[in-house]
Amino acid sequence: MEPKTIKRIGVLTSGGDAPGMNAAIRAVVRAGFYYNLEMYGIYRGYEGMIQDDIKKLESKNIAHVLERGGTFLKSARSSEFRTPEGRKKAYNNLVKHGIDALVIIGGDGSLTGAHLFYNEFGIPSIGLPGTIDNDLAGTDLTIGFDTACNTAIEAIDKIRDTATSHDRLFFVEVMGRDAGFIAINAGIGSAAAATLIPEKKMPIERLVERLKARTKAMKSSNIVIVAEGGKSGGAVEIAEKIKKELPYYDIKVTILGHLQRGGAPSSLDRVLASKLGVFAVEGLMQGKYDVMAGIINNKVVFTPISKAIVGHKEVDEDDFRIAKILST
Ligand SMILES: Nc1ncnc2c1ncn2[C@@H]1O[C@H](COP(=O)(O)OP(=O)(O)O)[C@@H](O)[C@H]1O
Ligand SMILES: O=P(O)(O)OC[C@H]1O[C@](O)(COP(=O)(O)O)[C@@H](O)[C@@H]1O
Ligand SMILES: [Mg+2]
Repeated sequence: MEPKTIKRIGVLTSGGDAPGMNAAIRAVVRAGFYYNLEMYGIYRGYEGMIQDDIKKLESKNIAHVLERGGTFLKSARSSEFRTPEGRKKAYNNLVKHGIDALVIIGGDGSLTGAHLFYNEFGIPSIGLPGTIDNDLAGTDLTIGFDTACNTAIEAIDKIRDTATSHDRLFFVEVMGRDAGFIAINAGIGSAAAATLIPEKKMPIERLVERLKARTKAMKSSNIVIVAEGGKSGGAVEIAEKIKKELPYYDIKVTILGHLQRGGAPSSLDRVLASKLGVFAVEGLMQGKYDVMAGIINNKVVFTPISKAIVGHKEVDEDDFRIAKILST
């Protein structure tokens, strides 16, 4: 597409926050300043766009944010943005501030909204994958996924200590409403006895067999990772079923929950967010619209948003197989 002249870029974070979002905002704003653009922060995602929570950003706004978790622009889930009236209000506010391009940092939902908004109003926009879930196509990794996995693994290591001391069976629930990426990584990275993910149903009988085999093999601790919303149920539900089948086990459940969304971003997330932020601004200047900047084989690539959000990104079959081999 023939590039439009861009003077003012608005940047926002939307959906579930993710460690590294601040690093991404900072890179977008720094790159904007480098190219002599004016930069605007749209607070609270699409909700702030609708409610005109929009402010000009200065260099001082992005000082010392790279290393901080969360998002200083704040994030939100906006039901009003799902309506044509809500999106029109949002567009009018952008016009009011003279914002002529957008960088949207968020997950599959946020990018779905971005795609719709671009098609309705044609405002040049680029998406960045910001979600701990890693459930976007067009990128090997999303911003925040690596930190969330590190947090989960660190927590599971601690659970392992006490599980071993008491010969207990733990069910640890990790995040990922519809995506098992954190679960499978945490399972491999923490030597789990089994990993249950939303994408694949593991019959309870198979889990029972696995645990019995491990008892025979005199394993000193057993940790089963369960992705929230998994097909076989959450950690509490599975633990109850297993208790009936294997009453001799001393069973405990830990739900890691939102702690997986916080904390300082890992080096990988900082670098990923920084690279993608710069490419987003350069992409807009080159006329790359309605695309998502992602990383594939360590190179930044632009993928049409329609392709990045389409269908369901599958957990790698090899990862699933590896988790299974290493847990027997
Ligand atoms: N189909 C859609 N149409 C318009 N806006 C959408 C759509 N899906 C999501 N959004 C917007 O994106 C926001 C964030 O989406 P959500 O799925 O909650 O998080 P994430 O972007 O992290 O996946 C929603 O609250 C809504 O404002
Ligand atoms: O913040 P909430 O509303 O509790 O949502 C929890 C969900 O958000 C996530 O942490 C991140 O998902 P999104 O990035 O798609 O928002 C999921 O792993 C989890 O299922
Ligand atoms: Mg999502």
